[in-house]
Amino acid sequence: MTDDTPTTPETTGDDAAVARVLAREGTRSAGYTIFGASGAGRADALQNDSHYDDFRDGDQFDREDRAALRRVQGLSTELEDVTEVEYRQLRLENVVLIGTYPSGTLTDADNSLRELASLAETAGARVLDGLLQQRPHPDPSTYLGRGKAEELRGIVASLGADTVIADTELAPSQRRALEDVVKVKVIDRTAVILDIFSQHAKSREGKAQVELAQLEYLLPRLRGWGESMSRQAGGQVGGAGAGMGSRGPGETKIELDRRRIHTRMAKLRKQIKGFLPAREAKRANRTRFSVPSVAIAGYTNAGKSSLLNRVTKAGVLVENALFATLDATTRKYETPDGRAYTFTDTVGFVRNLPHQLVEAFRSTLEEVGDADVIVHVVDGSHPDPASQLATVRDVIGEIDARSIPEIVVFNKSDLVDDDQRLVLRGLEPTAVFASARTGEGIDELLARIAELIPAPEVEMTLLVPYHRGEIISRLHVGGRVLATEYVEEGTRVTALVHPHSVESMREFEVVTAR
Ligand SMILES: Nc1nc2c(ncn2[C@@H]2O[C@H](COP(=O)(O)OP(=O)(O)OP(=O)(O)O)[C@@H](O)[C@H]2O)c(=O)[nH]1
Ligand SMILES: [Mg+2]
Repeated sequence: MTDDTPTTPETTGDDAAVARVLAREGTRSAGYTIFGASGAGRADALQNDSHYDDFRDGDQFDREDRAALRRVQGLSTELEDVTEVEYRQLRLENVVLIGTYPSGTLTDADNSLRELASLAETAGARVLDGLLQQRPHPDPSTYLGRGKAEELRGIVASLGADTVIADTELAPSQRRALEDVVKVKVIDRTAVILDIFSQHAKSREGKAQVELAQLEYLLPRLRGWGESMSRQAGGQVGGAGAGMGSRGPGETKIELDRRRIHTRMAKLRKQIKGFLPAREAKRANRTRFSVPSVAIAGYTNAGKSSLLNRVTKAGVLVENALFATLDATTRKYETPDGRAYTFTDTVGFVRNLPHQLVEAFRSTLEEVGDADVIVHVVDGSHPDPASQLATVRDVIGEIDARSIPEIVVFNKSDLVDDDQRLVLRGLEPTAVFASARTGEGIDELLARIAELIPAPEVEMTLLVPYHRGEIISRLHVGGRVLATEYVEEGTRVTALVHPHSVESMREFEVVTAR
């Protein structure tokens, strides 16, 4: 369903190109354009994926599913209009990005806008241009200053863009005011991230969480949404709201929608609570079996899934897109000396994560918070790895996981030159340089993991009745079996057991030596 035909601005004809260049003239002094007029430079924050095909083994077909439209389920048709129009329209649109920055922070704003471009592309939009305005604070009423907003309108018109995305979370009133000036739809970074999450969520829990986050975001914006909606829905405005003293077109509908949204949100919250016991049981199970766990955490697009695939052939979807992974995938693996552990791929982090989505991250965060070792993957080829490190560490700190041993991996080292290596070394002297693509550093990473995961070290001799075969399996998986003997009462085993599962094995312990 996706229109993949690469249409660059040049194809829109010479007139448009001229108009565009002229329109741009004015912005030079005022603003700062990131993406080249040719379209060639746009959002090349994402690199080409083509050599990576050998790591795909079927999950890539998800992608087509994702590109298809996704409905918010269980809502009335009316309401589907509201949410769908807004979120669906985001895709396949021609967008112009805007941002503001206080003086001295241009590089940061530049990186952030590039990231927004990647986000927009991931959501399915085509980025035509990006503009930054320097000002101490965003304008409280129109985000960009009034004059710049007017200029933006000219740029948008000359490019034929239909959407503007602001690199921030706009107040509902700001969004409306700016929309009134530029005359095309205005959305913000939060809406884009929510859109990506709603396209990518796969598990039932993930879907419910993302839908809840969307509705939370939507609720205070409903009035404005209604307005742009009626424009898009093609002329519900007018007729109904004509009478004097009437509440205006769409207003009643909005009230109705508001109530429906509340009801739906309550239902979703209940549903999400319902997932908790299953998740906890899974966790308890893992602790009981004492299999040490390693969580791969890191900024989005750092190459977490690629690393998991490289190590375990897990076949997790790898995509040159942000938030390709939204559900944790766990695979078993073994240290070189044969100790089993689990390897879990998690959702990537991003700066300015919409607060509505923090809940949606919770299960992934638990995964990280419970781990015995955190493999913190950083894209070594990224222009600002330090801030990626900091963003992820903040989150790790928030979930009290700072005491968990962490191995920092600078991935994509195939793209990192010697100078950059020195810089990275300076940031993190003990980091492992690795490449999921070439395999560099993978053995070193695995050796580090083996050093850090807790070893089974308590020697116990147990007598396990024959009908309790699962205990023997547990010893094989989580511990190290040294000797086995079959006697009349059951299996007599001598094994090394993890310190934290000694208690659960007590009942089988052979206390007195025979
Ligand atoms: N050159 C190079 N590219 C890599 C390497 N590892 C991953 N990539 C590319 O980086 C992109 C992101 O990889 P993923 O494994 O999907 O990243 P992720 O961290 O799981 O991303 P999300 O799940 O979206 O948060 C893909 O285009 C990969 O092909 C590497 O070692 N070298
Ligand atoms: Mg991933």
